[in-house]
Amino acid sequence: MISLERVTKSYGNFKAVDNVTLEALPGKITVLLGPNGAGKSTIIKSIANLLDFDGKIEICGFDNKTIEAKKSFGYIPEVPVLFDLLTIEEHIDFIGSAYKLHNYKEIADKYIKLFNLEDKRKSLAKELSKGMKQKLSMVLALIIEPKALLVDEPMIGLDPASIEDTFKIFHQLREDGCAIFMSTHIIDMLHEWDEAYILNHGKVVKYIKREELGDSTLKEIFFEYTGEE
Ligand SMILES: Nc1ncnc2c1ncn2[C@@H]1O[C@H](COP(=O)(O)OP(=O)(O)OP(=O)(O)O)[C@@H](O)[C@H]1O
Repeated sequence: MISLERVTKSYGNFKAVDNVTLEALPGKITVLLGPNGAGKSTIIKSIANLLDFDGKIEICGFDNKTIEAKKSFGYIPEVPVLFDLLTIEEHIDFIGSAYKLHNYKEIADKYIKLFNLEDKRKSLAKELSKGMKQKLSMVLALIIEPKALLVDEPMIGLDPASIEDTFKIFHQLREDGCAIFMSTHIIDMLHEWDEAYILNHGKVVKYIKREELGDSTLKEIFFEYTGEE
C-alpha cells in the first residue's frame, strides 16, 4: 500500500502539489491522471523519495525515507535511469546484488522473454532503443518482486504489443496483491484500472472507483473535472 497524507511540494512560492491525500491499495491498480503540469511526476518523485516535501508518505506502512520502504517498492520512472556502459545482464546482476535478491535471474528471464529482449542480453544500455530501455527499466523494477509498484508514464516509447504485455504484467501483479500506482495520459488505453485520482493545479479534484463510473467513461470524468477538451 502507498499512502499520502496532506502532501505539499513547493518550488519557491509555487505549490506544484497542494495538500494531497490519497491511497493506492494492495491488489488494485490506482491511476493518477491530470493535464500537463498538474503535479503527477512531482507526486511520484516525492513517493520515490527523490524530492523533499511537506506531509507524510508511507509505503507498506513504512515512512518512505526508510530502508524498509525502499525494499518494498519498485519504481519505473518516466525516463529510464540506466548505466550506458552496462549490459542488460549486468544491470540485472547489479540490482540483484544491491537488493540481495536470491531468485532474481529466474524472474528476470521470464520478463526478458516476454519483452523479446533475449538477443540483447549482452548489449550495452546505450545500444538499446528507447522502448528497449523502457522495458529494461521495467524488468529492473519487477525483479525485486515489489509489494508496491510506482509507475510514471509507463507506456511512452512502447509499441502496441508491448503496451498490451505491460498491462498483462500489471494484471498479474494485481492478482498477486501488489499495489500499483501509475500516472498516465493515455486514458483511452486504460483497460485495467480500479481507482483513479484526477489532479488539477496540484490538487486532487476527483477520486473515483471503477464501479462508480456508471454510464460515463473515465475520459468524460477527466474532462469534466479538469475543464480540458
Ligand atoms: N524543478 C522544478 N522547479 C520549478 N518548478 C517545477 C519543477 N519541477 C516541476 N515544476 C513545476 O511543477 C508543476 C508540476 O510539474 P509535474 O512535472 O509534476 O507535472 P506533471 O503533471 O507530471 O506534468 P506532465 O503531464 O507534463 O508530465 C509544473 O507547473 C512544473 O512547471
